[in-house]
Amino acid sequence: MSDTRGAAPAEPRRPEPHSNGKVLIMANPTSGGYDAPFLQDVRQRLERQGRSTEIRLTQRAGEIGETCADPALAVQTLVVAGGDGSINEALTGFQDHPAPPQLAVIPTGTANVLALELSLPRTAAAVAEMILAQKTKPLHYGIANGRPFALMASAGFDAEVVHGVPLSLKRRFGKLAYVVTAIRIGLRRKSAPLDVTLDGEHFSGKFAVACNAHRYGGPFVISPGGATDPGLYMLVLERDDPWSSIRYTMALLSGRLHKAKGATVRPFNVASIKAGRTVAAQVDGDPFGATPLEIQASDKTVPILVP
Ligand SMILES: Nc1ncnc2c1ncn2[C@@H]1O[C@H](COP(=O)(O)OP(=O)(O)OP(=O)(O)O)[C@@H](O)[C@H]1O
Repeated sequence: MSDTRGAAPAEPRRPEPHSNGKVLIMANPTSGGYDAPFLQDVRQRLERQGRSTEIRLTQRAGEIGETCADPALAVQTLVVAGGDGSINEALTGFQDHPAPPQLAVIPTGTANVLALELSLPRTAAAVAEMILAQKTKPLHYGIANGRPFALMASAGFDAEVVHGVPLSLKRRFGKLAYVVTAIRIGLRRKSAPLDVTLDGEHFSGKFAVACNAHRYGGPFVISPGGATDPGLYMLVLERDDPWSSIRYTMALLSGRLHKAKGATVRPFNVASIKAGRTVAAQVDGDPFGATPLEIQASDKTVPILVP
């Protein structure tokens, strides 16, 4: 796959972020792989190198976003210890921060797709080393109905599964909970045709996903553009009947979904996903209302620490 997208939009001028060396680790203790001793290990390693480090556990959803939006947040590095939903919260908050700090991620979620995308480290020593080394890349992101997404925004079957998966099942069985819910919903659902508009050109299908990252649902590549590349791609699947869904799932698992019959992948600047009736939507693996979706790339980026 070749990357045919245009150059990044110009960054608006913003105040300089803090260079005070402070590290704030915002941890979601309800995320799938939360590990308190691991975080303490990272904190001790950073403090031994003179980096003042605080670990703050969230009490509820929304707290990471509120902290990241607070103009009084005066840290050099904001570390999200959580999954893709928690990272999404940080991006959402950073949109309103005049000088957002660097973002770092300790992947303790269920799927951790952004961590796979960026090959983020998994040991405490390597995480601390990454934070100390200060190597960043610009994390580009998309905006769907005003909400940022680092991975994808979609409408159709996958969003119905994201809306339908019980939290208790997800906590107990992790990714398997999505498979069980997909089978349960897939057997009784009635799909709706989607009208997908990409820079004025119309496509019809049953499932559409706007991709900011290469990967989807795990290590499976569906788009030519990565999260640290500018621009977005849309994947549209023509059908979503049970047989086609099995065929597309097999293609996804073998990394050939973009080449499957009835699959279209296109770069775009501005897109909309509409339907004759409301169709469930999701961003970065969390429920996000329903269609219509208006989607475009953000003109901002967030510096994200990479190994
Ligand atoms: N203390 C908390 N209690 C309940 N929900 C929380 C709390 N802190 C964060 N959340 C919310 O939980 C949602 C899911 O969390 P997160 O993404 O960290 O983990 P996950 O669901 O295990 O992983 P993934 O998103 O990779 O599937 C996030 O959207 C976040 O808003």
